[in-house]
Amino acid sequence: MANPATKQTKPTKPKNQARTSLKRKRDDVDVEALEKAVEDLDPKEVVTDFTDLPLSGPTKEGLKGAHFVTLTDIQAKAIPLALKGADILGAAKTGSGKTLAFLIPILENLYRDQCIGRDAGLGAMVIAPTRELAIQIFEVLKKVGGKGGHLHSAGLLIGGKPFQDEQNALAGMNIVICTPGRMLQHLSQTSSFNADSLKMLVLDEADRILDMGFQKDVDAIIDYLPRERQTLLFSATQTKRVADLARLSLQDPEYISVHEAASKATPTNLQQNYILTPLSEKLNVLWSFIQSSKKSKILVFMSSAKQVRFVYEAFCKMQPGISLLHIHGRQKQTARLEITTKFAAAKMACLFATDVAARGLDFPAVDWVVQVDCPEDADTYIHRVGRTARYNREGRAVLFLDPSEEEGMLKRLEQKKVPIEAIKVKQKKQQSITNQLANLCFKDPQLKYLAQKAFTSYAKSIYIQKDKDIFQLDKLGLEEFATSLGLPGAPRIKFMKGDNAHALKNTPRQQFSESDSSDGEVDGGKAKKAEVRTKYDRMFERRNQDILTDHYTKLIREEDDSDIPPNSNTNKPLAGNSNGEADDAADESFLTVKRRIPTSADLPDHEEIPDKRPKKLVTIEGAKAPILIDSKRAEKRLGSKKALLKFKEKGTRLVFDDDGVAHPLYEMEDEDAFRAKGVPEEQRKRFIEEAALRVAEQDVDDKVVAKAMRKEKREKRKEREKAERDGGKGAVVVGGGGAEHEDGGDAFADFVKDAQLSDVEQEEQTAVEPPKKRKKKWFEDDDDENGEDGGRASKKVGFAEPETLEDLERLAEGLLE
Ligand SMILES: Nc1ncnc2c1ncn2[C@@H]1O[C@H](COP(=O)(O)OP(=O)(O)OP(=O)(O)O)[C@@H](O)[C@H]1O
Repeated sequence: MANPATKQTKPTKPKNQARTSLKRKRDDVDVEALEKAVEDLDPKEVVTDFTDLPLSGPTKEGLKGAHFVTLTDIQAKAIPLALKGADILGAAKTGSGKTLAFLIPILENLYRDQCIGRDAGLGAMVIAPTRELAIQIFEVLKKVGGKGGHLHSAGLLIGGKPFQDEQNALAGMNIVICTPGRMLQHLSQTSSFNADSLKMLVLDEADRILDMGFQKDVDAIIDYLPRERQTLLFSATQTKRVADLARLSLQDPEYISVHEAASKATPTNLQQNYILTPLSEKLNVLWSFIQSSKKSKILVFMSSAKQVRFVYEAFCKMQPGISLLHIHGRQKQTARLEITTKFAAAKMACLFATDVAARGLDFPAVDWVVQVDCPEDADTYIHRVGRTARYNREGRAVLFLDPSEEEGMLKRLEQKKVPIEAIKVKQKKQQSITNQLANLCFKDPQLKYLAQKAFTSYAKSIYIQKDKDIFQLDKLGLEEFATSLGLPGAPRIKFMKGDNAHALKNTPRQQFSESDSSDGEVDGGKAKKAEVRTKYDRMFERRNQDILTDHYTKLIREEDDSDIPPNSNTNKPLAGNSNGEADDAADESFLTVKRRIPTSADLPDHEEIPDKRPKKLVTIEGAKAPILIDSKRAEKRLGSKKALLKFKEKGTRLVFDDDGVAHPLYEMEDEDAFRAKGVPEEQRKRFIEEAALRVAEQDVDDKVVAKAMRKEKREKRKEREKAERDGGKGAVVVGGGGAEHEDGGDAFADFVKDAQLSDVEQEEQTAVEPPKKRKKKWFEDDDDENGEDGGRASKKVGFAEPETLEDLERLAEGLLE
């Protein structure tokens, strides 16, 4: 589908006034002739080609340009009646051309009425349940009507664009294609817009639009429309309920069901099978299927947006070798449009979708429709599989059924004339991805969070199903299902008690799915306000945590459709979005997660879990206090002496006297003995003098040693220099620019030699100047005749030789400290 964004609200205006009036004159003649031809038309007569119908020149041109030549069954039966102004209930299989069956009569009837231009007002309104379908219909209208040269102005009202832009363009529109919510919003808020002159109302996917989900919107829209009008209803699963027809004030509608007598309700070229697989095996089977169908175009249906998001994210990480896409009602409109356009153009791709893509969408050449989650009813099944095998093409559909769903679902399908056969997956093609998913969820808290959400939303979707012959929550292996999603356990779900929950329990899923977020524009604002955000939601929104990256924030927020216009004023019974996607608001109000499996992000807020591990106290010799042992590992640690040291107190150093008696390192002298030695002050002075003397004596010794070492070093150097001067074969001459090798030789050999010589030199160096001795250099340098240590002279600062008694005192105190 092409992107209509640029044109959606722009009425097609005649460019040249003169040309228009000339055309009008020509059309006047044409119109009269057409009126007569339509009057004479016998709807029972079989027409095969479009050229056989009394159609205007522009329509004929448009059909020719789009290469539509022969009519399909539904077109052959519905178009003549609709041209004559009859109300129609049209039912025909998916992909059988219902769109043209109502678009051609719209163009023709408005043409004959000359409903052209601003003054003519709104002539026809087409309501579709999803934005994507409305866009698609608009594209066909442009292809046939616009290219053919019709002058009606047409617009698309689906939301996702500024409300005011639409308001400005609305006044001049003759045909609108819309979703219910947005249309109601304009009818109630755009003063310049009214539908008083409406001649034709069309509901595509009529049963869907008339079901509980859209009930309030549609009833409110009908209140704005004139009772005198032509109404056309189309669907592959048409409603015949009297109540529905009465709501629309249909006058003796013609019921056209071209395939009613057919043995199948689904296209003849569609091969349908089901695979019996426990819920916990579904993802394995899906992965295996995708692996063996990489060269195909596959559409995969699941029950909720959260399922779609999880499977898409997880499978993307696992790189299946086919391009993956995903679509659901909580994405932004631009993203949805981009995805449908991409999938339509792709030859090989796999699109994970909710029922937002189940109805009406005409993706070319889809090879497979896979239903991972059982559809809510046989009608939904029919629409889902109808995305393949369209207009005489072939297609295949596979439904995954849990053993608990098999009997009930097969019964329902049989009642609706859907032929389906069981098949089994080849054992050798089966792959298990459970461990891989567990690994991914373990490493990636975001994915784990999505898995938890997928789990809860799936459980909820089953719980609220009306058809309990098919959907029985207690028969599903939920623990195993959680494991299959990569979760270490099933998140506990609390089903809320109370009136609301009771009411919801028996509510059909449509009720959740009604306010198409595509149309959610009407009530979306309210739904958003009412949305309860849990502490986990807030936690995941925090931006200052490493794991909660922008990617994740994008992931959870981009899904929310933010195209919600201000001043929404229509009530919706429950927050939700199109086609079976209960949204977060419904999620939170209906179900709460009692226990979430903690991720690393959960830890700060997580409740304290009572520690039930056995504990005992062990007393260790030398330890300050008994030690608590609360694990086997801790107990084992006690066997290691090294580990035990940390529990023990530090030992005390002792010194032994000549008699072998131990004393502490610093022992207080007996006071009497101390006093007997003399006055303390004198003792101190005496001690300092003695210490200074010891240091001075030691210093003299050190100087003698140092002098001898320097002498030795000098002599060695002289010897070496002499040897170098004498020269010898193989000796190395070290020059400023590098080594010159007299004997030649290769670089590696030279390197080895150099290294050897360096070693010798180093040895000499070490022998002459042992590092230990260097400390003593403080006092040697004065005698350093050759100034060899000149570079270190600065280090002497602050270490002057003691000359006075005070110097000695200071030095002694320093030593004593
Ligand atoms: N007369 C025709 N000749 C050739 N192709 C046609 C004709 N009418 C419709 N088609 C093609 O058939 C395909 C299905 O048409 P359409 O989408 O109108 O089916 P539908 O009955 O509305 O399906 P669904 O029930 O799924 O909405 C489209 O690709 C359309 O272009």
